[in-house]
Amino acid sequence: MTKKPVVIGVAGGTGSGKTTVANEIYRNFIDKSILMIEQDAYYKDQSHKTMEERVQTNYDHPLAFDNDLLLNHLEKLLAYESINKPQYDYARHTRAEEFTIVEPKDVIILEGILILEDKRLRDLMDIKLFVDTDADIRIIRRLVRDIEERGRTLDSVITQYTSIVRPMHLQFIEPTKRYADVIIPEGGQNRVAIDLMVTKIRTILEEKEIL
Ligand SMILES: Nc1ncnc2c1ncn2[C@@H]1O[C@H](COP(=O)(O)OP(=O)(O)O)[C@@H](O)[C@H]1O
Ligand SMILES: O=c1ccn([C@@H]2O[C@H](COP(=O)(O)O)[C@@H](O)[C@H]2O)c(=O)[nH]1
Repeated sequence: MTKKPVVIGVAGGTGSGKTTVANEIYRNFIDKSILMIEQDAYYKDQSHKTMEERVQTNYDHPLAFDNDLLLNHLEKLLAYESINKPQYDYARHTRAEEFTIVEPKDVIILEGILILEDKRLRDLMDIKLFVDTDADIRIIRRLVRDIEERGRTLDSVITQYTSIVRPMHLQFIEPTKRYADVIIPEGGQNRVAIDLMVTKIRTILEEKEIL
């Protein structure tokens, strides 16, 4: 059997706990070969746009992402080739000049709001997870995070959430739950779900004769 990495997709709405879940899974494999790819790193480059234009962008629509590049990078990693992963700057709403060199590993965690929306990405995943957290909790988490870490003001978070994030979530993100193999309530605090996932990933690695 040809050796091929295991791909775990972690989807869910903004603030649902995707990153926390992905980090928890990652932590359990730190001794093994594992890497993380954030779909956010593949937001389209907007360096040619003014700041005013960038602020108007709908970042919660499938077309905001360069999924062609993401797909190309995943295919390289699946062939055990390294990639130059883009870096995204949330405060400037565009790609940074620098790239991160990512070496191939046996387990790939792909995390992002719309990773289950694109069939080409879904078809590469061995396990598809959807982190399901109530909208009121998600907006509270996002408010705190975007102000502390992503350079936004209270006003801009509220305006963006009500005019774009919420409607896009209902139109594009929530419906992708149907593609998930497992729905994880409450994200990273859900120890049972994390342990089950880690066990399942180990089983797949054994089946693929990677472990
Ligand atoms: N179960 C939890 N309880 C409390 N805070 C949490 C929990 N899960 C995540 N957070 C916090 O909420 C914020 C968003 O979580 P994160 O995992 O980044 O979500 P996502 O990647 O889905 O946007 C972070 O600041 C994180 O520390
Ligand atoms: O320039 C940007 C790019 C993205 N966003 C918002 O980020 C979230 C996705 O990140 P999570 O970590 O899953 O919350 C998405 O809802 C975008 O609205 C942004 O505000 N600015």
